[in-house]
Amino acid sequence: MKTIWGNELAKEVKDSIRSEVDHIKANGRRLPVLAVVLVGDNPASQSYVRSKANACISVGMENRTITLDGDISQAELLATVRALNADDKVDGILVQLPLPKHLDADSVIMAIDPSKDVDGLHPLNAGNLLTGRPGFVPCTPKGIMYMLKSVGLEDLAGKRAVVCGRSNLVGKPVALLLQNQNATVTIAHSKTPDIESICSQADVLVVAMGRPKMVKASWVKAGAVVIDVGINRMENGKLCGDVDFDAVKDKVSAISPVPKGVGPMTVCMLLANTLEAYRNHERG
Ligand SMILES: Nc1nc2c(c(=O)[nH]1)N[C@@H](CN(C=O)c1ccc(C(=O)N[C@@H](CCC(=O)O)C(=O)O)cc1)CN2
Repeated sequence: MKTIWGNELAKEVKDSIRSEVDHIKANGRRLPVLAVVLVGDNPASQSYVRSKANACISVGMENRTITLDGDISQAELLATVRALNADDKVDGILVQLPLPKHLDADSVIMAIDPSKDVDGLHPLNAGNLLTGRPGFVPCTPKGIMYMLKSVGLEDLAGKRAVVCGRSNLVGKPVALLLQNQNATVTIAHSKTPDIESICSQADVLVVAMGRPKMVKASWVKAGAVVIDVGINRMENGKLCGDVDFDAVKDKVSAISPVPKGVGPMTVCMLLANTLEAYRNHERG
């Protein structure tokens, strides 16, 4: 069994981004800028936003973190996004999710200029992915495809892929990306009957259900490649995925761990998307 270490792959991606940013700097050009909007004081979101800021610094990009009170109005949040849209120096905009319950995330995402939507969540970018056009691909799915490539899985013709989860952030876009690589894809979710037997037929299994250690050995096909997107905090304070790593590790050919699996890939793909937005803006 091979462990797919996202932290090591992320370092590889960041090294290549850093050398491009170094080159930009050496030519005296303006640097790529990522703006991250954090609403409220959710500790997990605060920590993810901090890692995004640190990741920007580590590759030489500029970061602007805009922290807003948890009781901000929808109109104030939309005004913040519109000001970032209008700011020529900002290449990428990301609104950290989830938002407090009184806010409508959909209309906030819709307000982001699609050319700055480095999260790939605006309907224009989602539609581009659906129809096979260029655009921003959401960071976690993009990272998952990089992880699969790292274990030799690029053309997935003849492979059966099962995605557990149907969110706009992970499940739906990763299913499209797998299909674009010729996999035969099934999307399963919390209301799918017999989900265990569907998962057990997968050559590639991507799990994003938010259910700690849900996937046991009987859920996986021998030799499958398993990507665990879940990040769950256990009572002892440690993190675990949606897959029971110890129970399945001897049955699969490769598996991503939690932590140090998909999470770090999400952050480095955000940097990759920001650099892409910067290049597009510079091209005009
Ligand atoms: N606007 C967005 N919001 C959210 C996204 C997103 O892609 N865009 N994804 C998640 C959270 N997320 C990034 O925002 C994220 C989650 C996890 C990690 C990570 O590196 N996790 C570490 C463990 C960290 C810990 O100790 O708690 C790991 O898995 O090794 C990075 C980013 C929801 N919101």
